[in-house]
Amino acid sequence: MALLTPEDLEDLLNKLRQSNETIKASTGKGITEICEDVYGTRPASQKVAIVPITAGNGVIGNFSSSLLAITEYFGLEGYITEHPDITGYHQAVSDGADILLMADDHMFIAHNLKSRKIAANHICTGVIYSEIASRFIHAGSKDVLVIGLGRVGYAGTEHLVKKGFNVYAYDPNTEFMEKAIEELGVNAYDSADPKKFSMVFEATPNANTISEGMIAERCLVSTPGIPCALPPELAENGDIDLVMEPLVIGAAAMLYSVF
Ligand SMILES: NC(=O)C1=CN([C@@H]2O[C@H](COP(=O)(O)OP(=O)(O)OC[C@H]3O[C@@H](n4cnc5c(N)ncnc54)[C@H](O)[C@@H]3O)[C@@H](O)[C@H]2O)C=CC1
Ligand SMILES: NCCC[C@@H](N)C(=O)NCCCC[C@H](N)C(=O)O
Repeated sequence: MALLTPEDLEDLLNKLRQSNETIKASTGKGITEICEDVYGTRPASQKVAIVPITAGNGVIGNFSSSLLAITEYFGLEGYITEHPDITGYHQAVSDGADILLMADDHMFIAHNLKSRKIAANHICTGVIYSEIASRFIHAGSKDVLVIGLGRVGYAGTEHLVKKGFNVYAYDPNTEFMEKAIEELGVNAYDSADPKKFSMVFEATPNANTISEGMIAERCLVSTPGIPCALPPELAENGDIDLVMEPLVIGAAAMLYSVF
């Protein structure tokens, strides 16, 4: 799995504010309202402890401080434990923290110690970014193009299918394609088909995975994927709304899912 870099997390809250303006213009609601709609919850001054984890590739310089900024942005009381790993976990529980945020190289979780709810970042990211794509106010149909059926993409596809959208999906991994067709009933995206999409959810670790032939003139591309799925020549096109940022929207969905 592609890991975040400190560079990915630079200027985080400005990237979020830009994305949120696009989300409001494209869907009619901001990220907090959409999280409330999806999870039926609201913040209630929960105390959030962020526990740095040294396993694997170790601590990412500004990952914990980014999570602290996110918790505070959404009106919560957050802090980073003095020590990482088990010592930090022990401190957080002893301090009476309501929610723990911690990540190793494979899983990033939010765990509400009071309600016992737990959330995984890849699931919540898939759900919230596909939800955003599906709310495009200028969409002319319920057709959604999904690019990438990995951990994030499959979770988002499952969410879209449950909500009754017509999903057309593409992933070069034939096993993932067969699984999505058999288990979720998605349509295989056919590049030879002239159909163009006004709602696109992309979740791949590759750049420029979206080509002009896939998208309608006026469309919303909602992608947590790093790097950017849109080629620069398309991204400059004023009629394409792009929602893309490296951490905040997915982390917000995790918090709302465990309130
Ligand atoms: N912004 C955020 O908050 C988050 C971002 N991410 C990012 O989302 C991306 C996806 O993450 P995961 O689902 O965990 O990765 P993954 O490795 O589980 O899945 C990626 C999928 O994309 C497919 N793929 C690669 N190139 C493709 C192409 N050209 N067209 C269609 N499919 C293609 C692969 O076959 C694979 O199935 C990564 O870049 C990851 O860093 C992940 C979690 C949160
Ligand atoms: N965008 C959210 C998905 C993040 C994920 N792709 C990742 O980089 N995970 C590694 C996080 C490692 C954190 C580190 N253990 C720390 O605690 O600083």
